[in-house]
Amino acid sequence: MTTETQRSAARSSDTVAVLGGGRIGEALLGGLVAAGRDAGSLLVVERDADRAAEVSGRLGVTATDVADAAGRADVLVVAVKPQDVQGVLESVPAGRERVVVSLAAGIPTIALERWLPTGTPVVRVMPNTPMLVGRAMCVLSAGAHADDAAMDTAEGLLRSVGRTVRVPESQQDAATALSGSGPAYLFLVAEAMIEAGVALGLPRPTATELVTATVDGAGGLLTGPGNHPSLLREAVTSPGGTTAQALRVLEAHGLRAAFADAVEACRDRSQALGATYGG
Ligand SMILES: NC(=O)C1=CN([C@@H]2O[C@H](COP(=O)(O)OP(=O)(O)OC[C@H]3O[C@@H](n4cnc5c(N)ncnc54)[C@H](O)[C@@H]3O)[C@@H](O)[C@H]2O)C=CC1
Ligand SMILES: O=C(O)[C@@H]1CCC=N1
Repeated sequence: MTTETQRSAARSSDTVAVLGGGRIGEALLGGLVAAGRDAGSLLVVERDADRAAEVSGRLGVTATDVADAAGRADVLVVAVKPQDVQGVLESVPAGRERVVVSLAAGIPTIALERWLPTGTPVVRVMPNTPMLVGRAMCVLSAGAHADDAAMDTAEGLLRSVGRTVRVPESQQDAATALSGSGPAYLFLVAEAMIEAGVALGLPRPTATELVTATVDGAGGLLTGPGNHPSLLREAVTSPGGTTAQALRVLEAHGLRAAFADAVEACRDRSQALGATYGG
């Protein structure tokens, strides 16, 4: 067995507990099950009993409480809303070596470490909702006690549900503004295009199908090897043709400036949220 295979084998035998069985928590657990991980090694801690039963019934994972999860898990994933994180982490008992992977927006590792037993390796992650279809972009940053092995563990998990990138924690707010919140910008663009098609007289189902297929196809081109958005846009834009007219109008309406301002506002909000936790 190669070293890499040994490392992967060790990771897939880890017991993983997800604290919070909401949208992101279930998406991660579902992705892990779909990637072939034994559901018996997956735990969910969800305070809403009906929701806990729903997630465990759907995925075959075990619903339990924080104390039990913390006692059994090699990896604890935090997937509750930011305002619920402190309460959950302060109930994690000391005494077991485990990596904590936080998916909570805006909460800096320095705060997570303060709420956890001293010395706990913490990895802060900004995921996004395409995790629901196994196509997440997860941006990872190491806390003060997270070594390469802890980062490998977190990355190994998250690769089951999409792509991963490591950045210094100082770049997390900017990353949130691009990939964390980014799906919402694209959904807004899709919505606007559908409404524009309806205004031109297309039946709504037709407009919706045309736009969703176009967004999906364009995404496939964009993630292809060696492709760049400028080149792809040029390839659609015939001299004197139709696309050039549409692009001229979008530029005249300040599309690029709108995106620059929006991304900056999002980054600022993420920074402000972090500052409330001492980041
Ligand atoms: N939705 C998104 O696009 C993104 C969300 N995130 C982060 O992911 C985290 C989860 O977000 P969602 O899944 O959208 O929220 P959600 O509200 O769908 O899920 C949170 C779940 O945690 C449960 N919960 C709350 N307190 C609990 C406790 N003390 N013990 C056990 N369970 C508890 C709730 O009952 C709920 O089911 C948040 O911190 C958010 O910042 C990060 C990036 C993107
Ligand atoms: O809007 C939010 O606060 C969260 C974080 C990134 C995406 N959704």
